[in-house]
Amino acid sequence: MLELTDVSAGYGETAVLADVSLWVPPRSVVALLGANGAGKTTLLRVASGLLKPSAGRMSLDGTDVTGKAPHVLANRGVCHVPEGRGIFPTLTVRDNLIIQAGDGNADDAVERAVSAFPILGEKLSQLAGSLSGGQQQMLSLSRAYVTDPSYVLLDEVSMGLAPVVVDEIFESLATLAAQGRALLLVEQYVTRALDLADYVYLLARGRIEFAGEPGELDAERLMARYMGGTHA
Ligand SMILES: Nc1ncnc2c1ncn2[C@@H]1O[C@H](COP(=O)(O)OP(=O)(O)OP(=O)(O)O)[C@@H](O)[C@H]1O
Repeated sequence: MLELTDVSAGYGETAVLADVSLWVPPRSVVALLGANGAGKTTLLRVASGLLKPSAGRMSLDGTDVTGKAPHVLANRGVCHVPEGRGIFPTLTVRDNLIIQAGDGNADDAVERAVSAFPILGEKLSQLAGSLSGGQQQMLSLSRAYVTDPSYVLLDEVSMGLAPVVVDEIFESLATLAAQGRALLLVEQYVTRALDLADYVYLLARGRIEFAGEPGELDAERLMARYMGGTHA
């Protein structure tokens, strides 16, 4: 279980998250929804160790990991697929995959990524920046396949992509879930996220406003009130 308890966090004087408690059970899909600026990215940054909480605790499979550095959490099975892709555009696809693998085996990393996204196999020597937007997102998502994580934090991975590519991305999220990885999913495609999710949290102005199962939420009302997102 990835567990945040009474977490507050922000940037300097700016408080963003206030007393946020959230659970991601192993092998579950948890959707984290909320309007622009609600604090979703900030919460994922806390969960991956990129941002230290100003108050509260975080634990991973029963061990306190509050304030631990990103590489410590990564070694314990947390994989963050950040907003804006987090790839190196001036490096080749192969080199990006090798970097994603960290201390792991490079050939194995390439093999796993290519088996998840065959198109990347045809582009290994190309610069990542020369890929289409969808292919760049697949390269970014490869991180979740090459590192064998237990918990994958996904920040708007379908952002700005053509509908047919969004379908592919959601298929790959379903594959990750079927592999038994827990997903914490920040998504603008609310209905799709809810279709995949076991649990949903609604964040409003840095506080959890709703936590429960997707069936307990009225998606239309949710869209109207909080999202301004894409109903697809
Ligand atoms: N580096 C930063 N320094 C100062 N304030 C920040 C920083 N990053 C985000 N914020 C502020 O924190 C608040 C929450 O931002 P955050 O990106 O977590 O929200 P979000 O729910 O992910 O929104 P979006 O859907 O727009 O990405 C916003 O008011 C934002 O302006």
